[in-house]
Amino acid sequence: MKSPEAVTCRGVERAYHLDATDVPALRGVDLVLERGSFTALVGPSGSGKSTLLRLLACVDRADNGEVLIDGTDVTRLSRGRRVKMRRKRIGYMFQSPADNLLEYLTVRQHLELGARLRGLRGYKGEVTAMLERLGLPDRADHLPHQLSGGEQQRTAIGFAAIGPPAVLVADEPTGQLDHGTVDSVLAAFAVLAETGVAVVAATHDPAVASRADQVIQMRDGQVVT
Ligand SMILES: Nc1ncnc2c1ncn2[C@@H]1O[C@H](COP(=O)(O)OP(=O)(O)OP(=O)(O)O)[C@@H](O)[C@H]1O
Repeated sequence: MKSPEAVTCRGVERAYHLDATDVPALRGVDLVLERGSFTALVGPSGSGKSTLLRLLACVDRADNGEVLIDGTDVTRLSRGRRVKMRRKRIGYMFQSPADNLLEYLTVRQHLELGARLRGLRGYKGEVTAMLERLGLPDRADHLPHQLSGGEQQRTAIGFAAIGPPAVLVADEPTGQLDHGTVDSVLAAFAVLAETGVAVVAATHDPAVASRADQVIQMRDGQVVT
């Protein structure tokens, strides 16, 4: 049986090396993301949120400490195995809808591509179920430019979360949306979390934090709550 933790960080440190100086971005971060939970990562600009998300997404590696995803310490994996972990077990979405979607693929084609990249076979049922979950069946055959910003981000959530991955990592996912559409994106995160995915979103938006099961506050590269 799977443990309740999708992600565990212990003593995670990461510094950026600029010329002769080190900029410490993470200074001993401990946290747990449980399966089926939605976590908001908050804190002032420069507190280390994006750096932490990049480690969770396996696009960067910690200098020290452990980052366990599905029980595997990804800091000890070779580059090739980290890439595999990223493809199979991690979903990632950016702030800007334009960075998450391909302009020539419909909503359904995005979900099918996501399923193929994850190595799913016979994914038709899964794609239909994801369209339903995200409230997008009527938009299935539309291209990104025919969608609202909220619909575009929900498509991005579907692309990142079909499979499903262990963790869905989102950096300021509502940063470019107007208030009216933020709610539909937050509802989509909640629905996905119910399917067992650990969702984590860095945010400056109080509306996002208010809908989260867990709020992790960062300051100066450390977790303060
Ligand atoms: N590529 C880089 N090279 C050097 N320093 C960096 C780099 N990326 C981030 N930093 C520094 O690391 C620290 C943490 O930055 P990070 O981007 O993780 O913060 P953040 O909380 O995500 O900020 P924001 O809310 O503005 O996105 C900051 O001091 C930042 O200046």
